[in-house]
Amino acid sequence: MKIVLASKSPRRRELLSNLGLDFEVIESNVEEFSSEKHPSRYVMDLSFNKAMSVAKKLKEEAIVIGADTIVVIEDKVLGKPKDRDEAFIMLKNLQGRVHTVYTGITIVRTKDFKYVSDFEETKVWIKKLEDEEIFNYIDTGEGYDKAGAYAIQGVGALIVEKIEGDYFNVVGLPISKLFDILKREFDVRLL
Ligand SMILES: Cc1cn([C@H]2C[C@H](O)[C@@H](COP(=O)(O)OP(=O)(O)OP(=O)(O)O)O2)c(=O)[nH]c1=O
Repeated sequence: MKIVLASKSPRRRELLSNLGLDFEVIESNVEEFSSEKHPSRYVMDLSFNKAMSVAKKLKEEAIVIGADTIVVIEDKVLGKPKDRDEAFIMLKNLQGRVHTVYTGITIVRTKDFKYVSDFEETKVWIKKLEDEEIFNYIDTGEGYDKAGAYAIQGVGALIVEKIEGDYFNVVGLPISKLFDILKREFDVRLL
């Protein structure tokens, strides 16, 4: 069965590639908007929009995977920072505290448009940081296209104290959950 990743995120590509999986990438280009207020429903909704928009364009039979990641701290949703100032505000807010990373995934089968949406949440504790450390971290540049303005898989590893839950969920794709859904709901086996 052909597998399509509806994502422009290089991290998601890499995570799937690491599984030795043969797949194609087709960007969705949907607007990232949802009226859902609850974080888990919000990320599932956006992952649905991404996966479904690509699934509708495909002629051949395929399984399409879409995902969306956000960072939530005390009911405040953090997406990707627009600029240096916003990155600073985000990291200043995250330092010395715990937050939750939500990733929603939706899998669509083009044959009958059967779909399943689910989500994973991981708690991340960021260390107490001096303002200078925050600015130096921002200057690495790696946080700009990441929810919450940090990348746990990069230099951001230095500012993370500990996590509780799936590491890969923080990077952008809860691959273990994805494996379970593909097997249980679509009879697609990665092992
Ligand atoms: C918190 C965190 C997020 N991220 C990334 C995962 C996501 O790619 C990104 C959040 O943006 P998303 O909107 O989830 O994804 P995207 O725009 O990069 O790609 P697409 O919509 O085409 O699938 O932040 C990290 O890489 N490391 C981290 O530690």
